[in-house]
Amino acid sequence: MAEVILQNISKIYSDVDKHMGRHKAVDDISFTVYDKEFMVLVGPSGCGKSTLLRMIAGLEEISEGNLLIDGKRMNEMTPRQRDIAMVFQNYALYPHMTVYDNMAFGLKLQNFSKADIKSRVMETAQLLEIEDELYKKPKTLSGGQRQRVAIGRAIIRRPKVFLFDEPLSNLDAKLRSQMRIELQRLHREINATMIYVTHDQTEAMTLGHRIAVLNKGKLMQLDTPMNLYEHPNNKFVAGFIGSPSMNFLKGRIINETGLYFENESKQCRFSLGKDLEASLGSYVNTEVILGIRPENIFLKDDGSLSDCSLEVLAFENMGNEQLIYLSIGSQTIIVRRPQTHEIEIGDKVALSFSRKNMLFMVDSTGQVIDTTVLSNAGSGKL
Ligand SMILES: Nc1ncnc2c1ncn2[C@@H]1O[C@H](COP(=O)(O)OP(=O)(O)OP(=O)(O)O)[C@@H](O)[C@H]1O
Repeated sequence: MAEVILQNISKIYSDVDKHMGRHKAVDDISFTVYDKEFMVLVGPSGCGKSTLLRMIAGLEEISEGNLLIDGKRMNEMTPRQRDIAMVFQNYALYPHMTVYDNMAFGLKLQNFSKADIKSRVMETAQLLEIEDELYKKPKTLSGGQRQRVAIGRAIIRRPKVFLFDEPLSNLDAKLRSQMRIELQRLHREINATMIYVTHDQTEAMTLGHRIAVLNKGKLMQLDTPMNLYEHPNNKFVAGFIGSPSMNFLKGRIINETGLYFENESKQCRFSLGKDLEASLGSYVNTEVILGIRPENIFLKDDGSLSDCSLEVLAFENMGNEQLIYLSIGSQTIIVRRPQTHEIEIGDKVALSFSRKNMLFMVDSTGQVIDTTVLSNAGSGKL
């Protein structure tokens, strides 16, 4: 059992900049990491994710709030008393020791017998597929192998909780995706509670059972990867999760024998249909932002009347799919669709939008307007 509970945790740096005064690097964050869960903390540089992880580890003092592990308050406990292991971005291996000794080091300090140490090192090396590297020094290993040793050194102690601080960011793209798969396997095999920090949303989406999205020290949303993608609560999460990012079109809801969305430059105007009318009715003439994912915009090839006609600025052919960049007012929107060869820069293309996956946000706050009530009622689920 290892459940980690954060209750109103804050970190206040008071002496950073005399002009700024007190600076809240982590601001009133509460959530529970369940036993055996893989929780990812994600957010842009400076959002406070490493500070939060270091407070859980006991490497940074908690300014406000409580940290509980298995129901016990940990705020004043040392890292060792917390029974936590942490894996860092820069591996933090001892350069003068072999891989074997790096992994054995913590166990020696805990007075494990030689035989026990050997069997644990062998078992861990096998799990991480580094049996052939045991008698080498870290500097002769590749980045991926070094990170495996660092992970090995953490898991060999069999702690209650594992913390990872951007462990893959020094690796090249191919190795990173390979290590992601291995971390998933490792988690299944050792079945421990893991908390993993990254700024990379793809890494977050592929690894996390649940993901906590942070921005400017605050928790923006905590949810499963698919819920974050399909039902973001606010503009920050909508824009942060997904690659390429969600398109945002500024505009207004207008009422002319039914509700329409019209973008700022009046190049796109389309009916919102019955499903969206009830929930958006009270936002007529309010500035809103339409959020729509690149895969939910379609090029109309059948010559039928279009919601919107725009000029192609650029395109990228990826082999299996194509990203098309279109200019709308001073903005660019991206369409993602299966690869074709018919597009030219400067072409005018007619678009249609899938109403089902649209998000509407209040421009002034970035809050997503709940449009699910009516569509649920419509499909008889309510
Ligand atoms: N020791 C410190 N003293 C003062 N301010 C700090 C200290 N450590 C971090 N900060 C500030 O706290 C904020 C959060 O930093 P933190 O390192 O947790 O962000 P992060 O999300 O992990 O960023 P990155 O991905 O760049 O590592 C930043 O504004 C940073 O400048």
